[in-house]
Amino acid sequence: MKLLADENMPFVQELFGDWAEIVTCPGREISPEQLRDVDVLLVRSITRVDETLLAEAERLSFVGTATIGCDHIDTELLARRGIVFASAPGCNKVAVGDYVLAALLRVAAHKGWSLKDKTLGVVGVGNTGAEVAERARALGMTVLLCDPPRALTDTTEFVDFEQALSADIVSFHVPLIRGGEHPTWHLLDQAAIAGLNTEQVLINACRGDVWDNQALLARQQGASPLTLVMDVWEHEPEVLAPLVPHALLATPHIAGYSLEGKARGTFALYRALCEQRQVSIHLTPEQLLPPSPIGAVHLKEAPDQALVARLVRLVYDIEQDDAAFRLALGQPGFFDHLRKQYPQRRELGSVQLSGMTGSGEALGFKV
Ligand SMILES: NC(=O)C1=CN([C@@H]2O[C@H](COP(=O)(O)OP(=O)(O)OC[C@H]3O[C@@H](n4cnc5c(N)ncnc54)[C@H](O)[C@@H]3O)[C@@H](O)[C@H]2O)C=CC1
Ligand SMILES: O=C(O)C(=O)[C@H](O)COP(=O)(O)O
Repeated sequence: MKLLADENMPFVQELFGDWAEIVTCPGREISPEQLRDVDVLLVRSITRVDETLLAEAERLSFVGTATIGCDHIDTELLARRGIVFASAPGCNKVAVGDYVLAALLRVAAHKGWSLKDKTLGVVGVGNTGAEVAERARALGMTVLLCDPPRALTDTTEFVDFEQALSADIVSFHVPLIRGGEHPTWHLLDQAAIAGLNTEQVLINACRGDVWDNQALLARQQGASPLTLVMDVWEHEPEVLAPLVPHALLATPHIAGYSLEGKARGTFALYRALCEQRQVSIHLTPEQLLPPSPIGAVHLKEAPDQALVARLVRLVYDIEQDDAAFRLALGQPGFFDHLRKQYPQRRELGSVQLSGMTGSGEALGFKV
């Protein structure tokens, strides 16, 4: 069996090495010719799997993406051709929760805000949005949930998009959907942007195309700019460079880049392929991970917002990601380079906290 994987997918050798000939390749360079004799294709979000890529892939029987988002995959084509497809729902939701928590704390420090007096609108309340909502509640924030597709069948209390946009901070966690009843392409469009007031904060850790970046730039260049946290950008790996100085935090699509999240992503594909090939599973995602570099922390007092911020920074320093982004901006290939060279990042849950009452677990730590 020949397996072709994106070179940025960790643990492929450990999981598939015993039963496949493995070839790796940069995700943007996978070509139709390369797929001629490939049985299994494992990609990340940057490889568009469509009619053109699969034109010569006659042996292909399995395609997996080690990501939550699947907007880069023509799933109808795969179904038509009888190619088994697997993705990794929820694999890096905890990392996205860590990222947004770190961002909220940075925003609060910047604005001198006590987060417990603030509201957070969560747009898209699936795996990542729910994770973010839980962290925000643990900080004492009032959380408004917006998810029109879920609201159709679910008894949870939801608000509409307009109400979500009235929150002090609005965080977006929707899949990129271009048509249908609930499209998300440019969900934050010029009209929505115009309705916001200059005190408000927007966070995008889902897909760049969900925000109209040009309209946002126009707003930022005017008299009443917004506070922005941007992990994702329209037209990645290109970035609308003039927008970057207008963002409080700017990062290269790494919200989900914890080591644990990547391990779970590759493992989900391993599990799916094992099922397809009727091979038994002989590992767990945890067995792939090295020990946590921090281990344990004991608190002598109940943490206030400032102490929570210090604790989070100990494990994940979002400002380092932001600084690296600004330093590299404009260099050829900087976006992909930062992602390829991304330092090993562990989740807050890799740290055992003791002496902390109540909210430690909801913030993401192990207590
Ligand atoms: N920046 C990063 O590194 C990462 C980005 N992502 C992106 O985040 C997206 C969301 O991830 P999950 O929460 O795990 O997905 P999910 O599928 O668990 O949840 C998405 C939620 O959005 C809702 N939704 C759909 N259309 C909507 C609309 N028009 N308005 C409001 N809500 C709507 C759905 O009903 C669903 O509940 C992924 O599709 C992916 O594109 C995911 C992981 C990491
Ligand atoms: O899971 C998703 O969806 C994501 O956005 C990934 O975290 C992005 O990682 P890459 O697949 O682009 O490496």
